[in-house]
Amino acid sequence: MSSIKVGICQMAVQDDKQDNLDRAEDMLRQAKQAGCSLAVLPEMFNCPYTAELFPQYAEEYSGETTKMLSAAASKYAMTVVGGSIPERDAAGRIYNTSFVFNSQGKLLARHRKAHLFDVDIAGGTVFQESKTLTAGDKTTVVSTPDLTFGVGVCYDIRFSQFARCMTLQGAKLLIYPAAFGWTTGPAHWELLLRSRAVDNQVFLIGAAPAKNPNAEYKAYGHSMLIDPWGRILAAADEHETVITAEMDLSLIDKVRAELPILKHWREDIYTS
Ligand SMILES: NC(=O)CC(=O)C(=O)O
Repeated sequence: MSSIKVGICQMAVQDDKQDNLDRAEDMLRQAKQAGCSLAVLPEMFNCPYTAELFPQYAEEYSGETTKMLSAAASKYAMTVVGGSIPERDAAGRIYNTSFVFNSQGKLLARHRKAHLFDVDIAGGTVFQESKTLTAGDKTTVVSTPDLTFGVGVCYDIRFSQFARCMTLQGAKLLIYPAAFGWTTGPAHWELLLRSRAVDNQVFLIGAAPAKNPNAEYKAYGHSMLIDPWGRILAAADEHETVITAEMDLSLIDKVRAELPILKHWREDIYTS
């Protein structure tokens, strides 16, 4: 299939976990109603984006959140990229994990955020994910009958080699559930999304939470779908919404034939 409709669920994440799950389910329903065959939720969609709170909301697989995601994927016959949640493993470590379900509700993959967001920006965001989280250690590329796509979580988008690696594994779409804030969001969000799409000549989704004025960490919103030429096909502002757009996958081959940067790639000289 060369055309696929995707939905990005920009939900306003609250403190109440059950409310978040209900809201996410409803937004997946809206994406299905709009004709989407793939839908994406934002980073940490079942809990506030606060490092100290991740242990309180963490779940082992399979838990209440992943059960909801699996049930929604099969009920709506859609591929669901379940944003991310705090995932606890058997040893008690917690990861920032994106669970991906196919349209039968079967778990296809889990991506554990590989680059933890530990930053201290003067006059702006201070965040230490490593206080409570452990980093994942691999890239994640998933195939459905219609599409091969890669999944990264938020800060992973700042690492161009990470996106290139997923592209070389065949990803035609890169999906980043994310939660940029109001320090780096206005400065870097659109720039990074469009750059990763253009330098890999792929479609790219950035799925963000809506801004919740009551939250301690205020998300920037502005979820987007970008095409391989760097054009914005759909964009939200900071409010809660489901945005949708059609991806014509044949555009990838066209752009790569006209401007063959992947063929011109000189790995032989990129040594440090
Ligand atoms: N929240 C993140 O992981 C990343 C982010 O906000 C940024 O890179 O800026």
